[in-house]
Amino acid sequence: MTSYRPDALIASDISSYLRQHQNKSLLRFITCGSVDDGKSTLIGRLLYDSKMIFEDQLASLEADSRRLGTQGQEIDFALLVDGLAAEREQGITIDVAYRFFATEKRKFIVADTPGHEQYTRNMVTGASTADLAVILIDARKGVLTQTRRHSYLCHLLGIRHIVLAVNKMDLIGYDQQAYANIVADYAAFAQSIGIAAFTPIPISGFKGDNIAARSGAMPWFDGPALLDHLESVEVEVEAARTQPFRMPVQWVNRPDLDFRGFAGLIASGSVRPGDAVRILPSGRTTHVARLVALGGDREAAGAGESVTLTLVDEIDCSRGDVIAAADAPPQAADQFKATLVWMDGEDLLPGRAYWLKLATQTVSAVVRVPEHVVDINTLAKTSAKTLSLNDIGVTEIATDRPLVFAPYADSQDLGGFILIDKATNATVAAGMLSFALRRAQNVHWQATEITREAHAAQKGQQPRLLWFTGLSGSGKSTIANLVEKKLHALGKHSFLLDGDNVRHGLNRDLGFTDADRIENIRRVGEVAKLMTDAGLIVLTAFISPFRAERDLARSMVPNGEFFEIFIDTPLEQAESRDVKGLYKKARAGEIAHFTGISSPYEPPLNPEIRIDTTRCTPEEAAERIVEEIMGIWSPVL
Ligand SMILES: Nc1ncnc2c1ncn2[C@@H]1O[C@H](COP(=O)(O)OS(=O)(=O)O)[C@@H](OP(=O)(O)O)[C@H]1O
Ligand SMILES: Nc1ncnc2c1ncn2[C@@H]1O[C@H](COP(=O)(O)OP(=O)(O)O)[C@@H](O)[C@H]1O
Repeated sequence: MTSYRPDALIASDISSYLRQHQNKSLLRFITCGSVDDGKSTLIGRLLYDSKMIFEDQLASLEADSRRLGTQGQEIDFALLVDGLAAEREQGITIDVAYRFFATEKRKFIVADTPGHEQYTRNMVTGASTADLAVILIDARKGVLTQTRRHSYLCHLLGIRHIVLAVNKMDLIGYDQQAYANIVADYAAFAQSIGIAAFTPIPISGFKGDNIAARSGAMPWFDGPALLDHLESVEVEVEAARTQPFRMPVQWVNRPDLDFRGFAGLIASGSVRPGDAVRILPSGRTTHVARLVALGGDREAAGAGESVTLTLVDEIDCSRGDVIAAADAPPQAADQFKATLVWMDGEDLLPGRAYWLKLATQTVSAVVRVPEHVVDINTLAKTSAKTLSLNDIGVTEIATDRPLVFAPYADSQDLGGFILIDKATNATVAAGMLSFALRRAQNVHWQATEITREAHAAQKGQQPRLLWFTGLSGSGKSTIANLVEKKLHALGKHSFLLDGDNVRHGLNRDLGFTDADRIENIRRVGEVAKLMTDAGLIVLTAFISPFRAERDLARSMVPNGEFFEIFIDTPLEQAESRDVKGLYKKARAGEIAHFTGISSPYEPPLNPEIRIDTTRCTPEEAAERIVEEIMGIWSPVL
């Protein structure tokens, strides 16, 4: 790097400075390594050498360095990066810190990610948007478990450019042989996990060797200095322009009746007015009419740019759809093989529905029991029933609607996704789609000639799903039975699903762990839905302790058909009834995961009907339910 002084140009000609700046390409990179490998020092050095530190920051850095005395009287560059007070106290970096700097050739955003084991999650966050990773190694220590773990994650997340920065060369006397040994060691490991190439550079972040310029201390090294490499490496956005055009639609811009524009960020390829495009998942084709960006109409735009397209034909296209090159469209599917990095303190619940966000699409998705979990220290695959914090697992995912996607290896934009807990809104996992399962494409909805309306009409009734929920012994079965008798007497066609006819048959394989209960209720929901399709009034009497699965069942039938009936009996009351003697056993520790005692019950927040069994008889409760679902209002019991 030459001695570039942005401040001089800013002072003399601000507009030409800004112009220059705007046309520069952007490289996003991350630094990873173990706790003391010198990441923060290296980033501080890069910022310092590129002169992007503001003077007041520099003054306080010098003062801090002297006060803390971490590096004698010299500037401690790590202090520039370790912004958080807690980090300074612990001497470790605990979250992802993003820094911006620029040289005359390029702009950079660097994510400094934590080194210790439990922070895989932060590292994944930093790595998911990076074009390049600088893997730091302490020359005195060589390739460590951490080095292997970070390299594996970087490769998994699709980072194509890896720099192996062998740091602290000054502390080993700039020893060429020691450096060569480390590079050879790393090369063997890199090959074993499929990293095709990497760029090794011997450096000293502290002394500045091979950072901004080639170091005189290592004349035997004939590669580039780190900054030269960062300035010249070709980034994915540039490469992405040569791929087929894809733009996930972020929103539909309709300021007046004459203009209907589809706005989004171009994920790959380029586009011009007149190009043939296909809208996915519908598959309809049309042509681009206009291309509008900040500043007016454009003749062309490419990957990384935000634009608004108008189409020649009035075609249905909304947020979440993808506009793609007509002759090379991406696929759409609803079942996938994927790799997940679990990032939440609560374990994965296989069978539970999570929100899955991919590009601008949000769908409901169910994750199956993982096929295996990868131990990233040994790369061994072990079997597992769930995923815990920082686990990396391979699993199948089913979505409730087709997703337009590309394998992550081909497109991070259309293959990378996150999972969100529907109740807490927390991001629980980051994932990468590998491929669509063939069976998703081969199973087609069979168009049935006798519709659900026809079934219901023949029975002369509206289908209903009466979903009873409550603790064991709350009175679900008793009341549901009475309701069904009354419906029968009224000439209605009904069916009662409860533990007796389901847990002994269809769900014989399930116990009472959270995962088993989720699967129990999911299956009951599916069966109940089919029965409502047949025109029946279906009653279900299961504890169904989790809101998420009750909501899932609700979402399976048309609006207005689902009645959540909360049999609200306090635990003390249910326990005192103890019809089957189960509470006594549970209290004695003879039954594990017993609802209300050692397993949670999440009461409904907004049930259609709430029955307080301490204030009415089963007969009265049943009477009220029948009146309410038949549309006759009666006073609250
Ligand atoms: N650990 C544990 N926890 C709760 N209940 C248990 C357990 N073990 C057996 N039982 C008996 O199983 C009945 C509950 O089954 P469900 O299918 O309704 O449960 S769930 O909805 O899957 O949670 C429940 O029946 P009800 O009393 O009719 O609710 C119990 O009799
Ligand atoms: N008001 C009431 N509503 C429902 N059940 C009641 C009521 N009062 C007493 N009970 C008794 O409580 C028990 C509830 O058992 P059950 O219906 O099997 O519950 P669940 O199906 O929820 O486990 C029955 O023995 C029933 O007679």
